[in-house]
Amino acid sequence: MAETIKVLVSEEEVEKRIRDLGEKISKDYEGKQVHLICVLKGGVFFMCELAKRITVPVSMDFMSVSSYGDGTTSSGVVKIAKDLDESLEGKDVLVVEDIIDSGRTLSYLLEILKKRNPNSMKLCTLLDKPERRVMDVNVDYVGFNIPDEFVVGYGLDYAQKYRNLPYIGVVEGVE
Ligand SMILES: O=P(O)(O)OC[C@H]1O[C@H](OP(=O)(O)OP(=O)(O)O)[C@H](O)[C@@H]1O
Ligand code: HPA
Ligand SMILES: [Mg+2]
Repeated sequence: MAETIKVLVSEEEVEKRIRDLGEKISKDYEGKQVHLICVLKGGVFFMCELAKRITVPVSMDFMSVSSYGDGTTSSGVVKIAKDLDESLEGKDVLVVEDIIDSGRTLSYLLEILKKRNPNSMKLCTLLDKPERRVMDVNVDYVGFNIPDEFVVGYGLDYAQKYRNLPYIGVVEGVE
């Protein structure tokens, strides 16, 4: 069977939710500067859209970690391919992710980042699959809770494809 994509969250729904999250974050960080950390590659589309909806001063940095390779299950081994450029000392850090699935990537990453002495550190994810959690992760802002299905779009890939879809979809017809 050929791969097809079924829409799970439409472009309009994603955009509306990101606007609402941006509003909430702007209120919560009033009077502060928020330092957004994008977890590449998946987090990049969400972070750019979210940043546009935040009205307090924003700075950004990027980190690349990978645990999935080209498959649909986590290898369990998280690798840092690119570290942040700047120190986190004294900053109000908001880590931005596309999805929390097993929680392995984020629990590993948050442990490392906490040691760099930020003033505060919170986590924002576009998608959360709570049923799949293996490692506990405390999430502050969630776009959508989704069922246990492998999703693509808005930064999420299947074998590096479909990241550019402007909506969230489920891949059908894969082994
Ligand atoms: O909660 P987990 O089970 O750890 O899964 C979530 C992580 O897996 C995906 O990244 P991936 O490692 O595939 O790299 P990518 O962002 O470059 O696609 C996704 O973007 C999250 O970072
Ligand atoms: O459902 C998913 N889709 C794409 N990448 C992922 N990484 C963890 N879960 C997923
Ligand atoms: Mg990722």
